Amino acid sequence: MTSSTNIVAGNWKMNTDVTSGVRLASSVAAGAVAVPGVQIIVAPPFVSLAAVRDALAGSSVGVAAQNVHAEDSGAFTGEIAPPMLVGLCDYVIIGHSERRQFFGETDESVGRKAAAALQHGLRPIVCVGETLDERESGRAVEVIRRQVVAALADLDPEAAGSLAIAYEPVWAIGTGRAATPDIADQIMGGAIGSTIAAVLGTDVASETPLLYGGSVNPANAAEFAAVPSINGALVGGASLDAATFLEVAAAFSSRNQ
Ligand SMILES: O=C[C@H](O)COP(=O)(O)O
Repeated sequence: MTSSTNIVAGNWKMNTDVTSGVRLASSVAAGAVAVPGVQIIVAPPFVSLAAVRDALAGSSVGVAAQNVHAEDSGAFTGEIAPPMLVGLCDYVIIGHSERRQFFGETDESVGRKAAAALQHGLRPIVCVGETLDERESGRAVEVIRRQVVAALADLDPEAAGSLAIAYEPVWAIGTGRAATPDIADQIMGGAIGSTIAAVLGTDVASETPLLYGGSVNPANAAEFAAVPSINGALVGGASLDAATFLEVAAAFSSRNQ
């Protein structure tokens, strides 16, 4: 059994300023009315969260932050605490591979961040994914299981129903080389689903939306949407143009209808 929630989230990464972000969000909101059955989310940089939230008021499009700190406050220069995000966004991306690769995030810190976000009513979109070396050496499933176990380790099981997990193989991000639907299904329907079930139970596993990320675009989105274990997409480059992003979202629109 898989989640019936379809989510297509656009991770703008370190792109857009406040003005262009509001313009992009407004265009997404205008088009989202024609894409039923999908929770569309945009994840702008921190500095644009308030303006994007305001631009999206009254629309169905959700807002996500791209990161959060695990502590509520303190001497952590440059960081953003979970309570600061409350009211600005509903979702937060946690453990993106770029955070793991360039900013020293670990399995353990990802788990603490996910738990902290949930404690404040923010819905974590936790990213996991193996590197090319890990895949080619046959360790992909082992790495994904380890990352998922760590991400779930500190979660309040009662709140865990608000979680989503994005499988983003590092070798597919920004490379134009998406995973095949078979590879994504093997990891998402297999390793991720069974690990959530083992840690949090089958009910949570069946309710947790699983998103695929890595070079998703309008040309390949339908192939991923056709896989029952894939409940949506976490889109990078293709989310920076509203029409392109909405085409990806539309591919998931007809599922469960
Ligand atoms: O968060 C999004 C992912 O990193 C995917 O990025 P991409 O669609 O540009 O490959």
